[in-house]
Amino acid sequence: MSDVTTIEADVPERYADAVQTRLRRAADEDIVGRLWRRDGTLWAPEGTPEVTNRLGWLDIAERSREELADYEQLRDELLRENFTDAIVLGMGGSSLAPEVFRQSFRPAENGLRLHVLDSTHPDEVAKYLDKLDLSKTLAIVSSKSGGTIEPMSMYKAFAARMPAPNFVAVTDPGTSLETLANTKGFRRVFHGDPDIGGRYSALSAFGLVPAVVAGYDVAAVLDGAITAGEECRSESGGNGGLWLGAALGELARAGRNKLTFVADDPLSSYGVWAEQLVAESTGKHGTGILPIADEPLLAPEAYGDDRVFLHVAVEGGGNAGKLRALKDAGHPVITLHALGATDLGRIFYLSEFAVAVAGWVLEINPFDQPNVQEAKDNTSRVLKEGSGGLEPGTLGELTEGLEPPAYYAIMGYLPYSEETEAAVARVRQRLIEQHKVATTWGYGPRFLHSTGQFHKGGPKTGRFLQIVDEPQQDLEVPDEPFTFASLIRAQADGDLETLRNHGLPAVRIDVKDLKEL
Ligand SMILES: O=P(O)(O)OC[C@H]1O[C@](O)(CO)[C@@H](O)[C@@H]1O
Repeated sequence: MSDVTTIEADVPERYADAVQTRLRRAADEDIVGRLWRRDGTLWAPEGTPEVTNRLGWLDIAERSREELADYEQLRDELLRENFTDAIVLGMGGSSLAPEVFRQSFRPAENGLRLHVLDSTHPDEVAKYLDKLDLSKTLAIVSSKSGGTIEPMSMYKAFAARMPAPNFVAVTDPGTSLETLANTKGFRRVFHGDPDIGGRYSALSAFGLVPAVVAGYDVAAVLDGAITAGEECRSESGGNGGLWLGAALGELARAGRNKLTFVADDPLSSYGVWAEQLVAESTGKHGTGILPIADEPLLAPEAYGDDRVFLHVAVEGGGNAGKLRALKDAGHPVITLHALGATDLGRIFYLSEFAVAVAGWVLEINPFDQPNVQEAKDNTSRVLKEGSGGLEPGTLGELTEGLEPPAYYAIMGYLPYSEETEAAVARVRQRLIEQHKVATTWGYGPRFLHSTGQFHKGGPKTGRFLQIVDEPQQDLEVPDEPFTFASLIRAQADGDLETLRNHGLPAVRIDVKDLKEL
């Protein structure tokens, strides 16, 4: 499955011509050669930070192969000691690939049950503290920078209940998390590659330590990524990553900038990982590609002309008929054929390469995230000083004159619940049917590390609905002046303020009012 026939393109002629012109330009400007030579001027002037030192992902799969035995040693040791569960405590690039592995692979007999916690909602944190047998649980504290408030808060809650040998850290060399791990006596520290940014770290220790501990077939995942890497060295035909990046970039330039994922089982969670890759990489300086994950899939006439559909197709997946109708109606549909969970390495790699190429097409640096810091700063300020009372706003502000290319973002600072999922799916379907707009849905604070960058840095076309609740319980964050309930509320307040500071319509409702929408 390594050749480009694994990607099928149904792109109307007017766009296909632009893609061909772009590919010719890529050949003339030696884009593939320069990418592999790590020439940062593809994206930004020489010397710009976060460019040339963000390209370690190009060959990380080969290097990760060398580390597998070490990760396996940890897994075997834990199994011998009768550990049963492992939980990743991390955000964004430090948690989303493990979450996709977890949802895509079947639980393995020779591994621990894997869980991923990427929330500061006290009910969500308490759920894992209560349901796991903590004496037999490994906590994988994952943070590239080692200083992100969410994983460090989660760590403190778990550390108050579990001994140090039940922890390992995954972090870049020399971070404060590494120092903490050594001081406290964590079982192990695994290093990430400092030349890889968070959202490109899936095939490094951040994605792989949890996957190996869970007993998944990581060697096959890496083989797929290595094959995709070979394909992406091709300077002419047959380079799927180059083609995909050129196509997504040109479609976005032509107004088709809502990249709608339709991923068949068992890869249906692909979108939660790809969302961060696409949104944080491209959503900046007023441009970008908005990833749309887990939206109800409707008939062609429901959609505006701002869509492109990316179908991750697994044989026997049930979406083919609906996608055929979309193609026939003239929507661009790109099909990425996949074999199943072990094919994730190839799919991750092609996606990463494509987004790097799309960055060149869109003339932005895909490796920085200039607007993420604002929401973090506002959160810190609210934690220290309070928010001074925020007006909720009125729902009419969000739907007035709502039509493409606008999009409607729903952001829930809530614990996961089937009921909320169903209610949000209903609201999304209605918005698409009534207004033809693209809709996104994300849990806070997870989406702050993903679509949050696009919200503030991308085109100013978003309408934002924030949903909050009163947690059923609160939970201390040991050694901190804030609790989990005050932290998540400060994150919600900080984000609402940041959106409004950008002049964007942002309204808050309580989860109880979701039924009324
Ligand atoms: O791994 P860290 O350093 O905790 O960061 C988590 C996430 O936060 C960001 O830095 C900003 O959202 C992401 O790029 C990253 O994946």
